[in-house]
Amino acid sequence: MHKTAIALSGGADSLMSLLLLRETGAEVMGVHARFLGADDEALHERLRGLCATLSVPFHLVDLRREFEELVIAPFVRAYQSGLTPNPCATCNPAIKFGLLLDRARELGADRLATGHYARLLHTTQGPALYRGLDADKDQSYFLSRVPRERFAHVLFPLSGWTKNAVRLALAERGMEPPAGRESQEVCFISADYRDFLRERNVRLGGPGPIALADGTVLGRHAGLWNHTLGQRKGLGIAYSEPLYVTGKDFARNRLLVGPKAEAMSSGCRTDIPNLLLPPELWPHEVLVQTIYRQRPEPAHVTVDQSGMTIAFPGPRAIPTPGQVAAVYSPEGQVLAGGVIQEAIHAA
Ligand SMILES: Nc1ncnc2c1ncn2[C@@H]1O[C@H](COP(=O)(O)OP(=O)(O)OP(=O)(O)O)[C@@H](O)[C@H]1O
Repeated sequence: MHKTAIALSGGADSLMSLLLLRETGAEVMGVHARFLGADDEALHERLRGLCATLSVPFHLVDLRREFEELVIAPFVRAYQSGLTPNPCATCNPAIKFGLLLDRARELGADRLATGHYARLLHTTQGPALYRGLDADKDQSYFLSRVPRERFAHVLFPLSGWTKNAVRLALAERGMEPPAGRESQEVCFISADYRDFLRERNVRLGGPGPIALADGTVLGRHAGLWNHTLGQRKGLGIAYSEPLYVTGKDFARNRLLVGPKAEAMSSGCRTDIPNLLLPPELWPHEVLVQTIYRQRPEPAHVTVDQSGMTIAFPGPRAIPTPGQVAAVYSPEGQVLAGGVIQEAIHAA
């Protein structure tokens, strides 16, 4: 029989996953990873108590050093080099389905379950990752960088659930999440990434000019890292038409802005993608999503030795370097995930 470790965050989704696994009679153990420096003894005690009540063994796994090294440090470095990073897409391959899965296996489990909203099919050709049933909560985008072979040891008990159904099912069982609150968008950022960077005294570029493509200076920015390609709000400039961030000129510390037509892109280039299905097996038509909570759109994707080239059939809002480009089949299967290196401006 399988021995399943359930990754418990303290939130509702992993709690529900634990209950579902218990209800199927599976042999289960709870694992909670410490990611952050700040100790949360009270949460650990609540998780321990919850597992004891359910007669499930509980293990606390200390991954603070690794999380700092593999998630937080690259996140900070990415901002320093002008990218807008996606830490969850880094954490999933390196930590949750990397080191945490390894630790769970060392503790005797043969697979790791998490409360992610995504679906895994175990086919004769290996595991296939699909979008979760709840379109609003689907987290497959963040999982697109996890190496395919890792999914052979993974289970998503909530694959057929909606968030609402989870809330109702927990209420019916009289259960409250041990952490007592909904989890934050990025677990180590309580409010704004800018505050996080400031609190850590990260050295970032200082103020500089905001300019149009022809060099006309329209105002000042407070540091290029505060801005994202394609951004419209928060520029603080009055102009005859809405202005968008069209580029960052690092050599001159200039934020380049322009009208909407200049903020359109015909595609992007990524780093070497994580392939969840070999490209020769991809369907003819694929869809690409370049940021979380975006409707994926058809695109032409080619994979070569150094990355993916994604060509949109028509101009689209500029993709953000540092974010993930996830390639999907029309049926919602995740085919690949690459980190966007540069946007290709529409001609
Ligand atoms: N500190 C942690 N230790 C162990 N597993 C974790 C931890 N944080 C998150 N996870 C796992 O990753 C899953 C997805 O985490 P995410 O932070 O995206 O929160 P979520 O989707 O709101 O889930 P939850 O409601 O369980 O917190 C969780 O359901 C849980 O299985």
